[in-house]
Amino acid sequence: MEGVDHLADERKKAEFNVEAMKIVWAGSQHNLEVSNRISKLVADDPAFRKDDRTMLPRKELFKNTLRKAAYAWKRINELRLSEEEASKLRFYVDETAYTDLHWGMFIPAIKGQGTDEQQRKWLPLAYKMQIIGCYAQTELGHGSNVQGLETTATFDPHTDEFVIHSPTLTSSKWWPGGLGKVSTHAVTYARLIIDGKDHGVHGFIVQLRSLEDHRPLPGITVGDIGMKFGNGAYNTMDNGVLRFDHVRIPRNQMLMKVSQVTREGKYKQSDVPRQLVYGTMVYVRQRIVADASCYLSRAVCIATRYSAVRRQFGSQNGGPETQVIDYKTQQSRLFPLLASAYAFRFVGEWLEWLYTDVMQRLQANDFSTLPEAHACTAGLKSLTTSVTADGIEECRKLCGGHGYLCTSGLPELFAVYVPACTYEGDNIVLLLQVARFLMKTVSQIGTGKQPVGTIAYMGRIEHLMQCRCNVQRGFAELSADLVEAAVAHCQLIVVSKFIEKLQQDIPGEGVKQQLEALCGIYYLSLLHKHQGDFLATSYLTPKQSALANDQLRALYSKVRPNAIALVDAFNYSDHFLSSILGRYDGNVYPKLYEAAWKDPLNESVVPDGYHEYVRPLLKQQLHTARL
Ligand SMILES: CCCCCCCCCCCCCCCCCCCC(=O)SCCNC(=O)CCNC(=O)[C@H](O)C(C)(C)COP(=O)(O)OP(=O)(O)OC[C@H]1O[C@@H](n2cnc3c(N)ncnc32)[C@H](O)[C@@H]1OP(=O)(O)O
Ligand SMILES: Cc1cc2nc3c(=O)[nH]c(=O)nc-3n(C[C@H](O)[C@H](O)[C@H](O)COP(=O)(O)OP(=O)(O)OC[C@H]3O[C@@H](n4cnc5c(N)ncnc54)[C@H](O)[C@@H]3O)c2cc1C
Repeated sequence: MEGVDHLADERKKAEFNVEAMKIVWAGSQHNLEVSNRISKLVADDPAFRKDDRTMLPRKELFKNTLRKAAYAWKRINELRLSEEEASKLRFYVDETAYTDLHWGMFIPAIKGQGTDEQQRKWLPLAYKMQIIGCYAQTELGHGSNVQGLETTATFDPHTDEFVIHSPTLTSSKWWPGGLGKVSTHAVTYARLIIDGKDHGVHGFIVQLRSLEDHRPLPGITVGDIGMKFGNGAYNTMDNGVLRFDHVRIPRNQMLMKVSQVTREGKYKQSDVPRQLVYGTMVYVRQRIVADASCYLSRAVCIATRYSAVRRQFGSQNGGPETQVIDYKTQQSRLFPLLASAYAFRFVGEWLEWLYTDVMQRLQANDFSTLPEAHACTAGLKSLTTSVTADGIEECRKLCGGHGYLCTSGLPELFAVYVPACTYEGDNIVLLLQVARFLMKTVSQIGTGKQPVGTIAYMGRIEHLMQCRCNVQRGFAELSADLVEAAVAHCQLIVVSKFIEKLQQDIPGEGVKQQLEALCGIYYLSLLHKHQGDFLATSYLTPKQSALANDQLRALYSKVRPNAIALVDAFNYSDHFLSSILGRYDGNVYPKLYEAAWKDPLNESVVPDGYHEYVRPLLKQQLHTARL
C-alpha cells in the first residue's frame, strides 16, 4: 500500500529521542543541517539517478559517471557550495569516480609533499579542475612493497630534467584510479637515480595527456585495466595502466618538500623523516576509517528494516508470523553490526582529531607522534574495512533470498566496498605494521620508556615490563599470532573511544542509554567471539564468561524495541540507500514485485534467443516424446 508506513508500530516503540540521536550521528546540529539539505538536493535531482547502474554496460556506465561528475561540478559552482557541502554532495551522489582520486589523493599529495612554490603553481589549476590528477604508485609487479617499485626517474644534468621510464613490464603502473581514461596528470612514484645512485622512491608530477585533445603525450602508453568485480560498483572508475618511454619532465616537478635535487644534481634531505613521502596514504587511511561507518550503517539499516518487515514461522491461532528480527539468532548477528557502525563512527571522529593533531605537530617540526599515527591509521583502516566488508555480506544473508537481488542494494554495496580491504594497503600488510609498532613498544618498555597515547595500557601490563624483545627475531615465524595481537590492539582503541564518547555530555532523552547499550554489545560480542583466548589466558573465569554472555543477551532485548529508530538516526534517504528492502516505509513486497517487471529481460514476453536456442530443443523433445 502506497503512503502507509509499515514500520510505524516499530517507530512508536522507540525509547529515545531520534532527532537528538541524528545529531550525535552527524557530529553536530550544523552537520545534520548540511546533510539534510545536500541529501535532498541530490535525491530531488533526476540527473543523479542511480537505480539503473547495475544494468548498464561498462561504456555506458562510464560515460554516465563522466556526465554526473561534470554535472556535480557545475552544481557545486552554480550554488557556490563550500568544501564541506561539496564533499557531502559527493557522498550523497554515491558514485565512485575519477574525481575521488583527484580531490582525495592527487591534491593531498601535492599539498603534503610539494614545496610552497610547487603548491602555488599546481594547486590553483587542480582546484579549478583545469588539470585532473591521479595517484600513480602501484605497479604490475609491486603494490604493498613500495620500496620495490621499479619505475625510474633519472636526473639529466645537461637539460635539468628527469627522465621517467618504465624499464620492465612489471614496472607498468597498474591500478591508479582515474588514470585509465581521464587524468591529464599523475603524481607518479619512481626511484630517483642521480649519477647512477639510487635514492629510493620519490613523487613526481608528470603530465600524461594533452590539454588540447586529451591524447597521450609522446612516450606515454595509457589505458584502462578492465572490468572489476560486480555490476556497476567500482566499474564507474577507470583504474589504469601506464608505461613511460623516457618521458622528460623539468626538475622542478619532483615533489621536493621532503628531499630536493639541486641544479647541480646534488641530493639533499630536509630535517623531516623520509616517511613523510607516505603521508598521502596516512591521510587517505584516516578518511577510509571515517567512511567505514557510513558503509556499514547503510547495510545495517537495510537489514534491520527488512528484518522487521519479514515474517517467518510462529503464527499462533492464525495470527501473524514472527518478525525475523525477534529471533535471537538474527539479533546476535545483526545487533553487533549495528553497534559496530556506531563504534566506528566515534573512532572515526577521534582519528580525524588525531590526524589533525599530528599535522599541527609536523608543522612545528615535532615528529614524535608520527609512528603512533601511522600505526593507528593503518590498524584502524584494516580493522574497520574488514569488519565492514564482512558485515555487508552478513547483512545480505540476514535478508535471506531477497538480499541477493540487486534491488536490495546489498550486492553492489559489497562489490564497491570490498576492495577497501586491499587498496590503500592490504589489510594484513597493514596489521603487520601495527604488530611491528607493538613489538617496538615492548622492547622500549624493557628499557624503562613509558608508553603513552593508545599504547599507554601496555605500560600497565606487568609481564611486559620483564620482556626483552628484538623486533626482527621470530617476527616472521610468529606473524600470524602477531596479526591477531594487532587486531586486538585496534579493537581496544575502538572500545576505549566509544567509552570516552559516553563520558561526554550527550543531550536527548534516552540517547545516552541507547549508546551505552550499543557500547556494551560492541565489547561483549567481541569478548564472546574471543572467549577462548580470555579463558586460556585466565583473564576471565568460566563463570565470568557465562555472566558476560547473559549480559549480552539482555542487551539485545534492550536494543530490540529501539532497533528501527537506531537505524533511522543514520538519516539516510531512500534515494541514498537505493534498496527496496531498506525502504523507510517498509513497503517491500509490492515494490519488489513492481521492480521485477522493469528488468530488461521482461521487456518482451518471449526472450531474444528463444528461436535460435530454446525452440530447437523443445522441438527435439517433442519428437522424442512422440517416439
Ligand atoms: C570540491 C569538491 C570536493 C569533492 C570531494 C571529493 C572527496 C573524495 C575523497 C575521497 C577519499 C579518497 C578515496 C580514495 C580511494 C582510495 C583508492 C586507493 C588508492 C591506493 O590504493 S594508493 C596505493 C596505496 N598503497 C599502499 O598503501 C601500499 C602499502 N604499503 C605501504 O604503505 C608501505 O610500503 C609499508 C608496507 C608500510 C612499508 O613497509 P616497509 O618496506 O617495511 O617500509 P619502509 O622500509 O618503506 O619504511 C619503514 C619505516 O617507515 C614506517 N612507515 C611506513 N609507512 C609509514 C607511513 N605511512 N607513515 C609513517 N611511517 C611509516 C614504518 O613503520 C617503518 O618504521 P620503523 O620505525 O619501524 O623503521
Ligand atoms: C579498487 C582498487 C583501487 C586502487 N587504486 C589505486 C590508486 O589509485 N593508486 C595506486 O597507486 N594504487 C591503487 N590500488 C592498488 C592497491 O593500493 C594495491 O593493490 C594494494 O596496496 C595491495 O598491494 P598488492 O596488490 O601488491 O598486493 P600484494 O602485496 O601482492 O598482496 C597479495 C597477498 O600477499 C600478502 N602479502 C603481501 N606482502 C606480505 C607480507 N610482507 N607478509 C605477509 N603477507 C603479505 C597479502 O596479504 C595478500 O594476501 C588500487 C587497488 C584496487 C583494488
